[in-house]
Amino acid sequence: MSEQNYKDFWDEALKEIHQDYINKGQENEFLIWFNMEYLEDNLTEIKVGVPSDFMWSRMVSMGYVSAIQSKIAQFTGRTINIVYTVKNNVQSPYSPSENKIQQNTPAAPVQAQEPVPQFTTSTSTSTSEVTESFTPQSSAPKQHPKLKEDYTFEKFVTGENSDFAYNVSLAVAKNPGKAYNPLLIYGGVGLGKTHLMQSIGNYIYAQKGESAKICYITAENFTNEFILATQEGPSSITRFKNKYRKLDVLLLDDIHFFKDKLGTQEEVFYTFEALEMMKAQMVFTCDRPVSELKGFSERLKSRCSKGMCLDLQPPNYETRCAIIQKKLSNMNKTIPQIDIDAVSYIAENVQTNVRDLEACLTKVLAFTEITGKPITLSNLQNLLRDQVSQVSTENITIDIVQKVVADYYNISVSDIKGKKRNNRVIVPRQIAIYIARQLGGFSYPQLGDDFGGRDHTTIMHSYNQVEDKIKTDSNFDSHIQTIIKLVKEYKK
Ligand SMILES: Nc1ncnc2c1ncn2[C@@H]1O[C@H](COP(=O)(O)OP(=O)(O)OP(=O)(O)O)[C@@H](O)[C@H]1O
Repeated sequence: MSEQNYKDFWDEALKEIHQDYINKGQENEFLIWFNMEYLEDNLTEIKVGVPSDFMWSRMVSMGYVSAIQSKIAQFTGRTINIVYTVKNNVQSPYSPSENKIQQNTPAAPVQAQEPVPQFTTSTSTSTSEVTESFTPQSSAPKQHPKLKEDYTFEKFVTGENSDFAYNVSLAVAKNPGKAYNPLLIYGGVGLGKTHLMQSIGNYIYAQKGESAKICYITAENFTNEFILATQEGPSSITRFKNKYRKLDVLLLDDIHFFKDKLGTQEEVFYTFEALEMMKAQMVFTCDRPVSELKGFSERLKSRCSKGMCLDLQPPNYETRCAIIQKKLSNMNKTIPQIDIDAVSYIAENVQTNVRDLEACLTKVLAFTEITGKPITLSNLQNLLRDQVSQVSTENITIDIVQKVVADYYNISVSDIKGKKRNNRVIVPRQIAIYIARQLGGFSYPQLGDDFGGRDHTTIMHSYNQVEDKIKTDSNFDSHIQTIIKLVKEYKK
C-alpha cells in the first residue's frame, strides 16, 4: 500500500465533518472521535492509525468510521474499507491536544494507562476490517451468529426496577416453551429490553447449541423480509413461512414497528399460532404496554399479551452506580479522577436510560485515555454537557417550569395555572407541580399560590399522582426525564 489515491478525499471528508461538528457546537466530540492518522491506501482500503483498540472499537460502533466512509463514497462513488493500526502519537490535523479540547484541567500527573481490553487485534501492529475489529480473542464458546455475546444474564445488572423482569427471563431461558409463553418485555428506550431478550437466546444456545433453532430478528427486518418474499412469489413465501414457523425460539424485537402494517401483522399472527402449536418459545419486546399499541389488530394484541408481560423501569441511582461499576469491571478499567467520584457524578446526572449512561462512560474513558489526565469536576461537566445540565437547580423558578411544560404539551401557561379541568391540561399541570417541587424544592403552599391559588392539599395530591405514575409507567417516566432536562437547559 503506497499510492495515496484517497488522501485528498480523506482530507476533504474530515474537513466537512469537522465543520458539521463545529456548527453543532460539538467540536470536542469531533476531536476525540476522529483522532485518526491517514497512513496509506490502495484501491479498496484506507489504513489509519488510531490511539488504541478501545478507541477504534468505539469509533466503529458509534458510527464515526462509517460517517467518513459515506462522505468518501459521496465523493468517489465507491465504498472504501477503512482498516486501522494502533499507533502512538497519532498525527492528525485534528488530534486532540490540551488547547484544542476545551477543558479546565489543572496540571496533574500523567496517569498510567489502563490496560486495553482483549481484542483479536490488540497489538500495535494490528490491522483489521471495520466489520471484524471487535472480535473477542479467547477461545470463547461458540456464539450464536445473530446474538450479541455481551447480552448475557451475567452482564445484566439488576435493581428494584428490573429484578422481576430478570428472574422471569431467566426462568424462561431455563425452561423454554414452558414457563411463560409468549414473554413480552416492554419499557422506554435503552432500558435493557434487547439485552434481556438476547440473554435468553444466548442462555438457550449455550445449553443446547445448534440443536436449538433460535432466531433473533427485529420487527423491521421481519417486515422487510416478508415484503420481499411476497414480491418474489409463492416459493419465497413458502421459504419465509418455513423459516419462521419451524423454530424453537423466536426473539422478535421492537414489535411496535408493526403499527399499521396489517399484512405483516397477519403473518406474525399465523407464525405465532404455528409456534404455539409446537410449544416454541416466543419473546417480544415493545416500547409500551400492549394495551397502548395503536394500529394493531385486536387478535394480535391479545396473543402478544397472553403470556407474561414485563415492565422494565429506568434504574434508580444505586442501580445506575452498579451498572457503571459493572461496565468498568467488564472492561477491566477504572476512571482516574481527582476530587470527584466520577461514577456517582455520572449516575446522579444521567437519569434517562442505560444507553445514555454507557455513552457518558465511553466519553469519559476516551478523554482520560487520550489526554492521559485524570478526570476533574470541571472537565466532567464539560464532557457531559449534553447530558448534564450546566444550570444549577438553584436558578430554577416555578415560572420556568410552567413555561417549559406548557411548551412541551403545546398549551399555554395560563392553562397550566388556570381552572380548566380537561385532561389536556390536568396532566401537564400535575407534571409542572411535580417538577417544580422536585427541582426547586418549593413548598406545597408556595406552589399552591403560583398555580392559580390552589389549596396545598390539591398540590400535594397532584404531586403524589405523578410520583405514583412514574413508578408504574416507564413511558411516562421517560417524558418526565425529558422535561426535567429541558427545564435544566432552559435559558431565558
Ligand atoms: N441492567 C443493565 N445492566 C447492564 N447493561 C444494561 C442494563 N440495561 C441496559 N443495559 C445496556 O444498555 C444498552 C441498551 O440496552 P438495550 O439495547 O437492551 O435497550 P432497549 O431497551 O432494547 O432499547 P431500545 O428500545 O432503544 O431498543 C445495552 O448496551 C445494554 O447492554
